[in-house]
Amino acid sequence: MILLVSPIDVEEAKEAIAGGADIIDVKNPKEGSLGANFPWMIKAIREVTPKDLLVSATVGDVPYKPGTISLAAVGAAISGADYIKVGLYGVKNYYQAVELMKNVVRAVKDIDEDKIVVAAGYADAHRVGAVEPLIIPKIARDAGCDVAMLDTAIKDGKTLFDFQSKEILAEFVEETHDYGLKCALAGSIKKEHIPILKEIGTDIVGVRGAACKGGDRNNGRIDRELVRELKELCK
Ligand SMILES: O=C[C@H](O)COP(=O)(O)O
Repeated sequence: MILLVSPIDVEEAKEAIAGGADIIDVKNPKEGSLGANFPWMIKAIREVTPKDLLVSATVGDVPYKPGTISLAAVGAAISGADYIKVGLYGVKNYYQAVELMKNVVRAVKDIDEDKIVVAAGYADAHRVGAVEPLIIPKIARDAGCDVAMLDTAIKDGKTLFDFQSKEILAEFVEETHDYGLKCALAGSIKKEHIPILKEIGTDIVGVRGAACKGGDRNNGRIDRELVRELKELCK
C-alpha cells in the first residue's frame, strides 16, 4: 500500500521524503480539507522531491465551476504536480461531478497525458452537502479519471471510519478496481487504521495529521519518524 503524505511547505516535504513517503501531496489546510497551496510552493516541492517520487497537489474543496477548476488544475499541472486532486465539495450530484471532472481531465491531459487526475469525495459529505461519497468510483470512471478517493471534509477528529464502515469501504475499493482505477482513502487516518486499510485493499492511504507531531494537522509539523512508522505499517 502506497503512503501519501501531505506537507504544506518545503521543510515538511523534506521530512515526508526522509520518512519514506511514496507520494508528496502539497496541501494548504488553511483553505480546507483539500485546500490548494500556491503554484510556487508546488514548484518548490517538486524541485526538492526525488524524481522517482510523485508529487500530488490538491486544487481545493472546489465549487461547481468547471471552468475555474479546469484552470486551477492546469496551474497545478504546469507547476509540477504529477497527481491533480479535486475535492468535490460544491457539487451536489453525479451529473455536476462528471461534468466538472471531465473538463479537468481534458485540461490536464492536454498538458500531459501522463498526469494523474484524482476525483476526491468526502466520507462525511452529508455534513457539507457534497455529492454522495459512494458514487465517486462511477464519477471517476465516467469522467476519465485515474483515481477515486475518499477523504473527510471536516477535520474535527472524526475519522473516515466514523462515517463509512470497513465493509462499505471494501466495496468502494472493489468497485474502483472493477473500473480499472486506483483507489485512495484518507480522513484523519491513524496508525491503527493502516492494517484495516491494507486488508480492504486500497492502493493509496493519505495522511497528514498522523504524520504531524501531536497529531495536529493545522499547528503540528510533519515528522520523519512518524512518517517512517506509518510507512512500515503500509508494507
Ligand atoms: O490526503 C490527505 C488527507 O487530507 C490527509 O489529512 P488528514 O490525515 O489530516 O485527514
